[in-house]
Amino acid sequence: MSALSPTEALMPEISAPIVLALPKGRILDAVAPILRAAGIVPAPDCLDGDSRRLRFPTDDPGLDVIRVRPFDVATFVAFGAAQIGICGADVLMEFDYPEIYAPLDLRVGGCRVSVAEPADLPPTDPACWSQVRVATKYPNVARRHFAAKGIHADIVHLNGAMELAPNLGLSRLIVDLVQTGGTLRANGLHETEVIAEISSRLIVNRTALKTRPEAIASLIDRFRAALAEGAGS
Ligand SMILES: Nc1ncnc2c1ncn2[C@@H]1O[C@H](COP(=O)(O)OP(=O)(O)OP(=O)(O)O)[C@@H](O)[C@H]1O
Ligand SMILES: O=P(O)(O)OC[C@H]1O[C@H](OP(=O)(O)OP(=O)(O)O)[C@H](O)[C@@H]1O
Repeated sequence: MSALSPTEALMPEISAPIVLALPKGRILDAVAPILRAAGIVPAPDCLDGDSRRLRFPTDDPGLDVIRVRPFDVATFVAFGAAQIGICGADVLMEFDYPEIYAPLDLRVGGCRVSVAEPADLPPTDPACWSQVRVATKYPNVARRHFAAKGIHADIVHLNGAMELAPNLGLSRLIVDLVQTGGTLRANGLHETEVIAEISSRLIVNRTALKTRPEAIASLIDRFRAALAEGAGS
């Protein structure tokens, strides 16, 4: 957590539009039908990957949308810059912000956070390890996972292409997202443990829930109704 605590962050005026933070990339595509079913209609270039705009009006003057990196959605919401957002449970696990409440599983973006290693490594018993080097985009998740087994994880923090690390001698293991397993197989790795099953969540800033209860509760209800109608599944 940085020096500025989310609870100290400036909350917008009550009359300002609610800001919904959406992750650009694959989740945005998966979430578009849910937004539609919830009656949220952002300006057309919001869903267009080529637009350089980051903040978009919607057909509701009380609701704007911002488009940010998937990993940053939780931070925008935790600090109250956005009051509501959508991100993967992997991101919530990594940051573990107490300011975030995650009321709805949107049932899209399904994958898992797993441990993987080179498929051709001779088997060893991790119970014998006191430490292990792990390349990951999820240092906190990885550290907690191995600490629970009494193993110190020596973290190599990467932002992508983790699958290269073991076979280039950067780490013994990786902790990364796996869906089909295709990326692991294509890089000579195999999955050894599933840390958590992942899907995308609707997230809300807890302070906003108290200061703007009607507006936030109504948005949550619209998402809930969209899911009940089968949107996204
Ligand atoms: N292979 C996958 N299958 C299903 N969901 C995935 C997969 N990879 C990632 N996700 C989900 O989608 C979210 C966003 O992942 P995505 O790959 O679009 O962005 P990113 O690589 O984290 O972002 P950036 O491009 O900014 O680094 C993840 O946090 C996770 O919840
Ligand atoms: O099991 P699979 O179906 O192969 O999916 C897993 C891959 O998907 C994600 O990468 P992504 O495609 O998002 O690329 P990035 O990490 O470069 O963003 C993840 O980091 C894995 O590399």
